[in-house]
Amino acid sequence: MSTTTAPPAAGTPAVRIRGLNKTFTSGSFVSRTRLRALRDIELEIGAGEIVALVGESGSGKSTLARCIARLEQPETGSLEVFGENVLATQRRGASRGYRRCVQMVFQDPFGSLNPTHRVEHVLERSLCVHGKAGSNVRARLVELVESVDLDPAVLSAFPHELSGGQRQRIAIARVLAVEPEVILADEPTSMLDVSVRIGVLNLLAKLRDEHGIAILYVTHDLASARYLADRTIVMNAGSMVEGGPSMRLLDDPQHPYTRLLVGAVPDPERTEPFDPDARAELRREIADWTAAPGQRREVVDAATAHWVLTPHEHTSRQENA
Ligand SMILES: Nc1ncnc2c1ncn2[C@@H]1O[C@H](COP(=O)(O)OP(=O)(O)OP(=O)(O)O)[C@@H](O)[C@H]1O
Repeated sequence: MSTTTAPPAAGTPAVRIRGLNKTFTSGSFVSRTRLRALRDIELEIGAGEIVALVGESGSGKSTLARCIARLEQPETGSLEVFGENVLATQRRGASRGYRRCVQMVFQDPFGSLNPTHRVEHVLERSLCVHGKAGSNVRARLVELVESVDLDPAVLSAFPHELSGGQRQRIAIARVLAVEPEVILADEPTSMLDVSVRIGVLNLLAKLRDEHGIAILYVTHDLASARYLADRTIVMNAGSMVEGGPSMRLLDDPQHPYTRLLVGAVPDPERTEPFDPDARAELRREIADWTAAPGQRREVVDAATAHWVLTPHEHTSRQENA
């Protein structure tokens, strides 16, 4: 990250989080409620790696992305970006260097672009704010739209003249204008037609492959996580319950919550529908696992670093069996 004085050592993860917790408090003084949105989060994202965060609505995915973007302040834990513990070194909020380095792509490509400005203005502003305009702004604008596979003619268009897919590409081009090293993509395709989603996913893969950008991909969609992400992490009720290489984890889910999510994905090869009784049984199992004391990450497969959060009781039962 450009805010640090010395370059990070080779192999330093782009993002490393340890023991991060976030609680929201709402209601009045007399009826205050507290919600633990993130519990003991541990996460690493390597440079040039895509990590998908999957889970049902309310599991804490966006809150985690927002904590990394420094839009939310966690109570405890450390957040290192390229080795710099930014919660300690930038206590009052993210520096300009941090905001350049870590960029967010939001779900809504309609709301994220100012409708009164042409695309060229939107992109040029990003370049100027972060001092990236250079001597030939026009050439840089053309390069940017071409890098997201759009025709330079879109530069003179207003956002409402573009399709949803084109707008999301412009939102990504705006992020690229500042040359980020980490992108937090919060459900970037969920508001797009199915037919254009794959193009945006391929674009994210291209950013990883060609620019070495680390990407946290937040999604409900297990199929897209499997398609795009090197690793997938499953979140339930604020906790990370399972993680590993996407294909392996989704082919061999261990935690009952992951099994529930995988079982709910429509599968043309599965002749039987997902049995409601089996689903209810999994929900009971999830409640048992979650309530049991002594949760710890158990390695499922050391070669692929597939792990599952397992209650101590469960591990001992298996070992004694
Ligand atoms: N600003 C806030 N104030 C109070 N509670 C909040 C706030 N932001 C999020 N929450 C709560 O924190 C929990 C996690 O929310 P979050 O948006 O991170 O989940 P999510 O997994 O991203 O869900 P979705 O997929 O629907 O976006 C939810 O119960 C949510 O209601």
